[in-house]
Amino acid sequence: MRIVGLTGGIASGKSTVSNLFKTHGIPVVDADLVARDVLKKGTGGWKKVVSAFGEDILRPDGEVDRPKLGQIVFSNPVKRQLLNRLLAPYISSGIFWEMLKLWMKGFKVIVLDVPLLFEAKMDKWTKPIIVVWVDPETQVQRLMLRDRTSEDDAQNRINAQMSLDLKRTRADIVIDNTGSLEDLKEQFQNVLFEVTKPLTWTEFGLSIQGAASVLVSIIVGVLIFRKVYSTGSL
Ligand SMILES: CC(C)(COP(=O)(O)OP(=O)(O)OC[C@H]1O[C@@H](n2cnc3c(N)ncnc32)[C@H](O)[C@@H]1O)[C@@H](O)C(=O)NCCC(=O)NCCS
Ligand SMILES: Nc1ncnc2c1ncn2[C@@H]1O[C@H](COP(=O)(O)OP(=O)(O)OP(=O)(O)O)[C@@H](O)[C@H]1O
Repeated sequence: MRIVGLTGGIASGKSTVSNLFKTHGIPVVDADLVARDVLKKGTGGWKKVVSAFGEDILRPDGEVDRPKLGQIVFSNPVKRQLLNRLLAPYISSGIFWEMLKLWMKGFKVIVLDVPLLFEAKMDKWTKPIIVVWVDPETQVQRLMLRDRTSEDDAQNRINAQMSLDLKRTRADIVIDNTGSLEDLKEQFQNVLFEVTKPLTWTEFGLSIQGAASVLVSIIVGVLIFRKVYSTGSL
């Protein structure tokens, strides 16, 4: 199985690129969705976070008040690291289960959309790594527009992540999403071509089809060995 890493900065356009993958039949594991699940009321992640940050971060219905927790952690690196540390094991295992389900369904190429792919050192699981880059001014503008936040708040969120310029140096493929959606779709055609190239032997070995081939080869090998052995001993 080929596990493609998709990352970038906040509001650089990862979800927009993810949607293009999905419309071309390539499934995407979205780390933001997994992170939402592991913070739902009553889960292990929720309990850890409530005991570390206090009940003040809860809404009246007991769910975490996400904008409130966001305000706390995006303006305080120590608290952000604490939240990351508490949730990281739940997020990693959530991503693992999502990948396993796709593996069992027989998908040969899947995409992991993980904003903190490098920061969380998940990049070692993925190849190729795609970084969706955007110029700094466009990034702030798109973030403010999408989340209806102030410039200060948007800048705090951007500063909470590794810089996009550093991320692009660690990419196998860079998508420059500073232009229009049409520009993005045009670049995406080349990306799709790269990502859907035939699997390498290692990637094939990691797919369910590869595992099935190994199993069948072992069974055939054992049957031949037994046949030869029983014929030889007659
Ligand atoms: C702080 C929280 C509650 C704010 O929730 P909110 O709904 O406002 O934002 P949302 O989850 O949609 O995230 C939006 C974007 O913020 C960025 N972001 C989220 N968490 C972090 C973080 N810990 N550090 C840096 N950037 C982050 C990502 O680019 C993400 O795509 C939430 O982001 C959270 O639980 N973060 C910790 C979990 C995490 O690390 N998520 C990223 C998945 S790898
Ligand atoms: N090429 C583009 N032209 C104009 N707007 C765009 C373009 N690409 C993305 N956008 C818009 O910019 C915003 C951010 O894009 P998107 O949500 O895909 O980013 P993201 O990287 O997934 O963000 P996050 O890290 O918060 O999950 C969205 O409102 C999206 O519609």
